[in-house]
Formats: sequence, structure tokens, C-alpha cells
Amino acid sequence: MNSPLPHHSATRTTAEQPDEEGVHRQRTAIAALGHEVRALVDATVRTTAAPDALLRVAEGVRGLAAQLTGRRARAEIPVVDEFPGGARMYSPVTGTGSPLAPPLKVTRLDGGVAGTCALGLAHEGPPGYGHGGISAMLLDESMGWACATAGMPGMTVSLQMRYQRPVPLEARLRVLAHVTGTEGRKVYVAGSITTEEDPSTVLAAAEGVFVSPDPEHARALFPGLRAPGGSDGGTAVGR
Ligand SMILES: CCCCCCCCCCCCCC(=O)SCCNC(=O)CCNC(=O)[C@H](O)C(C)(C)COP(=O)(O)OP(=O)(O)OC[C@H]1O[C@@H](n2cnc3c(N)ncnc32)[C@H](O)[C@@H]1OP(=O)(O)O
Repeated sequence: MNSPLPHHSATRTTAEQPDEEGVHRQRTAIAALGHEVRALVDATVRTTAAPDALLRVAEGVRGLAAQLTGRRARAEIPVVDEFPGGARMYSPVTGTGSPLAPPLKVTRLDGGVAGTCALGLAHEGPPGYGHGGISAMLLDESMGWACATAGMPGMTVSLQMRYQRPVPLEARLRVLAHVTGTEGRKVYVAGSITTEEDPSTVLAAAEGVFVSPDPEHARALFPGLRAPGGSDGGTAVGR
């Protein structure tokens, strides 16, 4: 999604900032690894292999993990990310580099955002259907994006879920979110999940309140964030 935001941008104090081509190469490689690890997660929760095979694979995976050197610190914003309002490569919802993410692909709509994804067996709640927490996660993230695209990136302070029908696994889903009102730093947002095949049947819906922290509070929460008007401009490129 292309959604440049007017204010904050990430500082890169802990790693050298690569040039644009370097960032592109890094993102491509992160997404490639994320894709393969998601396939591994899927195979892991689907397999019916015997214990010997499982133990052999476990040992192989341990060896692979050891090749992933370097450790990002807790609050460090990755050099490949634009926060808030841009690429989040390791987001558990939208991050193409995250094995946890479906990943949800978010695009801007007139007055809100739309996300698409399919859930897999790793996201299962009732057999064959998505976990309710995963639906809440898809909605929460999409509603956060709706705030960001409205120019008020904020954090969830309240999320009211309504589960109307089970969300089928392995079906293309459509997640819609839009801002319904604002009051000072508070943003009121609504969202829904349907399948792409039947967009008129709402499976899950949510109403939420998001709060845009004041700049001082935001800097305290996110030390990697540059003050509004920072010189590197905040070129959000999407996720
Ligand atoms: C640069 C900005 C970056 C933004 C981050 C983008 C993240 C993107 C990632 C997206 C990830 C996806 C999303 C996620 O996962 S976000 C992760 C989950 N959410 C959190 O962790 C948020 C935890 N909460 C906080 O840290 C603080 O509350 C924040 C910082 C948000 C505001 O603390 P602050 O001290 O600044 O504000 P305030 O306490 O004066 O309250 C302000 C107003 O809000 C009203 N209020 C409070 N609670 C509620 C409530 N439950 N229902 C209704 N209203 C409520 C309150 O009455 C007041 O109203 P008023 O009296 O003024 O009328």
C-alpha cells in the first residue's frame, strides 16, 4: 500500500542505512525467507510423518536457524521498515517476512482500507475455521491502517468484536475498515471480514477506538521514532 504519512519517520541509529536498492534487495530476501518459513509452518501443522522423520526435520531446522545471525533489539525499528504508516516487514499480520502473518495485503480505498488474505491450518480455531483471535488481529491491524491512512496513526484502546459466522480456512478473505469519526486524538473505526466469494455475508465485525499518542508520549513509547518534521521525511512505501 502506498500511504505516505505527514509526520514521524524512523531513525536508524543501530544499523547503517542501506541505499534504496539495498533496501529493495533486503526486503525481497526477507519476503523470500518468510514465504518458505510459512510453507514450513504449514507443512509442520499438516504433516502426518512418523516420529523419526519429525525428529530428523527438527534437527535440520535447528541447523538452519543457526545460520540466521545477528539479533535485532526489542524496540529497534528494522532498517527495511517505515514506521508508522509504511512497510512493516515482520508484522505478524501484514509482514511478508513474518512466518506468523497470513500475510494480509492492505490497499487504500476511498474512505478506508481493504485487506485480502487466506488463513491456513496454522490459524485454526474450530476445526476447518479460523481462530477468533486471528480474526480480531486481522481487524485490529486493518482498523489501525484505516487510522493511519486518515492521517491519525494510533494504538487500539478498545476493540469490540462480533463473531457472526465462522471464518473458513483456505478461502480468500476480504477485510474492510474505515474511520467513522474522530474526537481529539481519538479515532473511531469499524471493520468487517467476509469471504471474497460472498462479500454480502459478514463473518466477523468490529468497532474500535484508537488513540494517537501525543508526540512526547510517542517518543517515549517508540525511541526509534524521529520527532515530527524530522529531516529524513518519512517516505512510507507500504507493506
Ligand atoms: C506516532 C504515533 C504512532 C502510533 C502507533 C501506530 C501503531 C501502529 C501499529 C498498529 C498495530 C495494530 C494496533 C495495535 O495492536 S496497538 C497495541 C495495543 N494497544 C496498546 O497497547 C495501547 C495501550 N494504551 C496506551 O498505551 C495508551 O492508552 C495510549 C498511548 C494509546 C494513549 O495514552 P494517552 O495517555 O496518550 O491517552 P489518554 O490515556 O489520555 O487517552 C486519550 C483519550 O482516549 C480515551 N480512552 C482511553 N482508553 C479508552 C478506551 N478503552 N475506550 C474509549 N476511550 C478511551 C481517554 O478517555 C481520552 O479521551 P479524552 O478524555 O481525551 O476524551
